[in-house]
Amino acid sequence: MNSRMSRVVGALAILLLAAAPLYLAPFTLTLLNFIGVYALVALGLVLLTGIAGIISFGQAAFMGIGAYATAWLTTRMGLSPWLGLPFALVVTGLGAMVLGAATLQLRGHFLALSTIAWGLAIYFTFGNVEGLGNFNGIRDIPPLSIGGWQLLGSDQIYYVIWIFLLGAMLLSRNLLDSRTGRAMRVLKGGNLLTESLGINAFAVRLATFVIAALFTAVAGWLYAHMNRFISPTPFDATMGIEFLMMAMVGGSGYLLGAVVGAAFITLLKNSVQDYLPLIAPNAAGQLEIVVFSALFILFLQYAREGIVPYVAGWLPEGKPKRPAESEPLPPRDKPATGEPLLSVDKATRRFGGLVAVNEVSFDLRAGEILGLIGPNGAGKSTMFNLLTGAMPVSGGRITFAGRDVTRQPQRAIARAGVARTFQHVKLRPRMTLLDNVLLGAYTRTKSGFVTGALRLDREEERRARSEAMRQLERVGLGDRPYELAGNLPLGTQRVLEIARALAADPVLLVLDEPAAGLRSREKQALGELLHNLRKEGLTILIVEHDMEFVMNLVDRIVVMEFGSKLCEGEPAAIRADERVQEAYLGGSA
Ligand SMILES: Nc1ncnc2c1ncn2[C@@H]1O[C@H](COP(=O)(O)OP(=O)(O)OP(=O)(O)O)[C@@H](O)[C@H]1O
Repeated sequence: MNSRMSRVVGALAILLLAAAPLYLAPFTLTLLNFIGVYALVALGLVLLTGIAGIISFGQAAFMGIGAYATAWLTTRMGLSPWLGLPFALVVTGLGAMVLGAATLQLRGHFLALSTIAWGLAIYFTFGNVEGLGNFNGIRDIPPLSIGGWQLLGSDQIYYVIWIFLLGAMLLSRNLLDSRTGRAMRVLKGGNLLTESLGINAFAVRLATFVIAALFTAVAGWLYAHMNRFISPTPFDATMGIEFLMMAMVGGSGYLLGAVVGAAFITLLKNSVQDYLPLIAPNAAGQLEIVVFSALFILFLQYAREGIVPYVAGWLPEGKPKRPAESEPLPPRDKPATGEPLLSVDKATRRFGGLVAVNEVSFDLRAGEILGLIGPNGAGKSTMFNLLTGAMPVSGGRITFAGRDVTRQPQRAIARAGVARTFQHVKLRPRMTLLDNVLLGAYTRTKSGFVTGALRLDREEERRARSEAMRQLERVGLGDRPYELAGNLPLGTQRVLEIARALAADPVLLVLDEPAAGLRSREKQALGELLHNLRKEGLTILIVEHDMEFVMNLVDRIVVMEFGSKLCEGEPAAIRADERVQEAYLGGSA
């Protein structure tokens, strides 16, 4: 859909929603209220699971914290439900920070398991605290009221629920289209990629976790004042699983998926509860879970991405406008040509008994192109990891631009101006070429979560986009900024990685085996690109297995063998060196 058409459809949907109390029965409105509340939780999960790749079964527990916080404040302390909202947000936000700090270092299924553990722990805590009414819960929660007018009917709180939901969707949409949103989206590509872009992966994971919990807290607050009675049951593990199902069924990578998923599951649950007794009159309660599970398995088999992308696939695609030309981002300070830039002094790396890099030393000056070559297993990649901070040295010292960076984390080295590419290309395949390149400009821009969500970042964003466009053009990909990176052939993906690195305006560009796996024509195109960059005076360190590929490109070559430096010199001298011929050319090359 083009943006005009989607605006018309959006406006129509909002109009239909706004008029819903006029044409829907109270029961249907109550269902819509539940859908709205659940969609808020699912929206948090879209950000957390669909975007950032963190699976959580524990969102129901966060919803419970929000609900209990406001219920306690309004019934025990007698304060206004409107004060219950900030209170619910603070309590849930703090809870999420503590839990996130304790668990987000875990990976994959360990992290998912931990969410089940704390979800259960919170549920049982609700049931065992006397001040929270134990398993009987808290009743007589006051309704929301506006200037003495109590929002008692389902048609009144309806507006509050849907305004909060639409507001949360708008903030999320803005956020995803911002610098921090891109940082959230890159998390799925793994820590190595994320940190190489100068992004603090843990901080972004934690922030996403807290944002998801805050949306959930709002849902809990709405739920408490809508239902006016809460007990631990609606916040148990089953509900945690249902929320995850909502996000996945709707389409966990899409904001609209939260609403569609919440609607689908709520309506389905409702009709299953209505019709199941007719089919199985003697069945004990909760048989709908069995139906649900069966449907979920079918869904996982046939429409894993969810309903929204499935439907969107049938609609015509829109053509976004090319980013407008804008003032460039401020350039980095770079040392003058010929000044010492990188100094590796007796760098060593051991893996148990194996010395992968053994006291290797070399220097690199600004404006120079250095090739680091050697046969398989010589230690090139390990050396590369040491100087980009992807791996700590076991000994020795690395200095970059006059700073000792020996034990600095990868993101600090990236922020200092070292941009890298990967031997096994690391792009975000479902992001556009433009967004992938924008990731490279992360260290040159500043806007954070709040400025992004409130759209206060537009000026910086315009400049960053224009910069990313320039880099795409520089590498010859300027004609298709909105294509998905995953659609490109390997050779072009490598070129795109280089564009991403260039968007960082690097002081040093480090290329890890850029020619690996390329066909000869792709290799030729890459060679031309690198020659052009060389002419522009870029400082490049290139780690490469293919000796012929680097020979015409570099000023100097360092040859490694068995983890040690074998020799160093200009390409012609290296080519003539007998030791190199023996170790490399005559060997495995
Ligand atoms: N994480 C690791 N754990 C244990 N050993 C490792 C690790 N990484 C590398 N090694 C070992 O260190 C040695 C050097 O490997 P490295 O990958 O740095 O060589 P390379 O020159 O890049 O080789 P290639 O051209 O095949 O990529 C090899 O013997 C390798 O098996």
